[in-house]
Amino acid sequence: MASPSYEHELNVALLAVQRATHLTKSVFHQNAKGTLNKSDASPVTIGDFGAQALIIAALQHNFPDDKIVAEEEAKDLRDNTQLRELVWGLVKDAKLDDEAAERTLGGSIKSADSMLDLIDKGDSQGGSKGRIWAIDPIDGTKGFLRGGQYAVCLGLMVDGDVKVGVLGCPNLPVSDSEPLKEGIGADASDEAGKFGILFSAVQSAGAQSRPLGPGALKPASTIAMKPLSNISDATFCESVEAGHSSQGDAAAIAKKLGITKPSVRMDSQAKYGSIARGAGDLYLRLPVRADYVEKIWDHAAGDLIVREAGGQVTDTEGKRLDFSHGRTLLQNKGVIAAPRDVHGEVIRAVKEVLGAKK
Ligand SMILES: Nc1ncnc2c1ncn2[C@@H]1O[C@H](COP(=O)(O)O)[C@@H](OP(=O)(O)O)[C@H]1O
Ligand SMILES: [Mg+2]
Ligand SMILES: [Mg+2]
Ligand SMILES: [Mg+2]
Repeated sequence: MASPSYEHELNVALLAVQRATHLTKSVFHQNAKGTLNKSDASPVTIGDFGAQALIIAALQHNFPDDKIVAEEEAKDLRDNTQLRELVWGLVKDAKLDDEAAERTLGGSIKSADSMLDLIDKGDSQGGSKGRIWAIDPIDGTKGFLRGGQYAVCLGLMVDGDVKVGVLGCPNLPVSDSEPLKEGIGADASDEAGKFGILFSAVQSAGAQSRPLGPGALKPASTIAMKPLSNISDATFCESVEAGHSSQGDAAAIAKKLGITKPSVRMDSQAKYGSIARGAGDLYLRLPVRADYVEKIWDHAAGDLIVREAGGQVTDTEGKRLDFSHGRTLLQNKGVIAAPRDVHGEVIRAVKEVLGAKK
């Protein structure tokens, strides 16, 4: 049997992410973002809840038997009527400016109660069998609140392998050739008619980008990592949040590789999209705490997009990210993404620097 093309899955994923970015952008431009602190002290906003509801509604309409692993849960909204009404106010009006696209997504959500139930459909425990979608409705929530980069992220895994990945990055420049900028304050969405960028990949079919838009999908172009003949010429990106990735270890690794350019700090999986389109070269995510386990929704889409653009993505020991162990990357520590032919060299430097600390 021919391997599936995932054409319908990709189309639904692209439209669902595009619709969700309209909701997040509307929250981004309002002062009251309905921010709550979760039990791990990380923030969540009405944008995160709303985007998750919209994406799950589209997945349920098209693929009712698929499982979903999503970051957020509806409990805080069930307990807080005012917050629920704020989110519902956004969700009920969120739609793409194109009838065919809205039909594909199944149209609007019917009521506030069904919105809560949809949010809670993202509670699958994941695993190594069957079709499982991973959703991060807003990745880089801290960046989103700061006016920096963020991404709406959706990936489809089949038997633990990522087959389709989509990243909506409303605050990245539309042009693939624009150089990397620090994440803070970058806001392409304020330019008239610009909505940011939508990255996507299907396994064995390459990676693409297209401008985010208000309705039907815009035409896409193929993206590829930038050829890098000398590793010392590399630009690397890392988290803005020092609590998410060790900036000291990254600087030591860069020094070992002879890299002299300063790092570009940006929030979210916009880092994966940026190196996949050749706007930067390396992405280093170095554990700050031994006990932190990465979440699958923080990496599924970006991992595939970088690999399909000619890169390699592993953990700090050189192991591929393994999405088959539930909601977290239980078998991995940190992330190192680089063009395929220099990845080994980067891993050697990572091992030397991290090994010397033990
Ligand atoms: N101690 C830690 N180490 C690594 N990642 C962490 C972390 N604490 C939180 N995160 C994750 O870092 C993500 C943001 O990544 P980045 O630093 O690249 O912007 C967060 O996603 P959310 O913003 O979706 O919660 C969160 O899941
Ligand atoms: Mg979060
Ligand atoms: Mg995240
Ligand atoms: Mg998130």
